[in-house]
Amino acid sequence: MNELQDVIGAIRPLRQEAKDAASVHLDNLTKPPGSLGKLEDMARQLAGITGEVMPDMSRKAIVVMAADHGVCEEGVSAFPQEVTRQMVMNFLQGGAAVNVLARHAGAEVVCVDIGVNADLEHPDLLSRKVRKGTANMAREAAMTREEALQAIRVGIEVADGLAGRGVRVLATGEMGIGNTTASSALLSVLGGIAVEEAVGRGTGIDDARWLHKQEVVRRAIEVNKPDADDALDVLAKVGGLEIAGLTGVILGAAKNACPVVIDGFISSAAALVASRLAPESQPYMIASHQSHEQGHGRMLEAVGLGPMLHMDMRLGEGTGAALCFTLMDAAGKIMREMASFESAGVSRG
Ligand SMILES: O=C(O)c1ccc[n+]([C@@H]2O[C@H](COP(=O)([O-])O)[C@@H](O)[C@H]2O)c1
Ligand SMILES: Cc1cc2nc[nH]c2cc1C
Repeated sequence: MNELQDVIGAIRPLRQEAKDAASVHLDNLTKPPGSLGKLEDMARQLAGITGEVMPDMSRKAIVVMAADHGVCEEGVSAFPQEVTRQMVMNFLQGGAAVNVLARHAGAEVVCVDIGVNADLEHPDLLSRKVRKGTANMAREAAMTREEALQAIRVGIEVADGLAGRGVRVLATGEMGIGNTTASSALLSVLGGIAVEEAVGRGTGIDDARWLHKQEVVRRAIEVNKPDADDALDVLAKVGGLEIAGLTGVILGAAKNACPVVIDGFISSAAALVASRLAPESQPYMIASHQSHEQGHGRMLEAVGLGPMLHMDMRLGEGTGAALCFTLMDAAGKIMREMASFESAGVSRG
């Protein structure tokens, strides 16, 4: 626990003077004050995070954490478990949606095997397997507290490594058949939200399977009795290895004063855990979009975040975060390229 406490202790509050300087700059640009809405909010937040009014955001990475879920044996997903492994190979070949959207946004994709239930090898894969998938949380704890901590540590190390080689913005992405079940359980317990509101349709299950998935989540909570006041306990008992890894990525980003763009429902479950372990990490987060998954709105509310985009996407992988990167670049260009009232000779109101 000491190591995690050290990381949490190293997270600094945002720099108010840089935020104020960004506000002054924005209000001098040729537009009614505040009229660029969330682009202005983002520019201010980025200044507060980095301490610079016009930070260099050119190097960006999406960390895609992949893991399997024992709860799949309960029949909670529309797809078979082997899709996790197959999609990891797709990421590594550059053919998945996140690869396309990351290329579009000028970002790199870093793929991490933190718990896939298969032996995977590829020169570009970060092999950091904590265990081969979680146990079935409907019967027993998904993992031990020590395994959850180990997975968080993996995420912190990945964030440290990227920041160390000059990456300035991080984003979360994931792949794991069954992981909307774990994320829903986390939301229900940590957010105090009824199971029927927290559980959605994931990859696209029908009504009967959706009702069954709710029962599975209820059983997982009943069997494990997670302590809602102990986020690590909840994460270990009803979470997932990729969710724990992403919790570490978020805490690591905050420690390195890097903004971290949060993708969809599962990434937001990691953000919820991170915000409970370290409330000081929350100001470093940017919610890219609100996924179509039921419960994502409540999840973002529980973290205290508002989404940049509503695109009806529900893919995960980091796809929404990749789109948000393009808005971040747009905010940077506004700060750098817009004329001021003075330089353009435009009258103020
Ligand atoms: O990001 C989201 O909001 C999202 C919503 C629904 C599904 N997913 C993706 O679909 C997979 C989990 O769905 P499921 O039905 O197997 O739990 C996992 O690989 C996620 O990346 C992602
Ligand atoms: C094909 C497929 C791709 C995905 N990417 C993220 N989750 C996914 C789930 C499926 C089923």
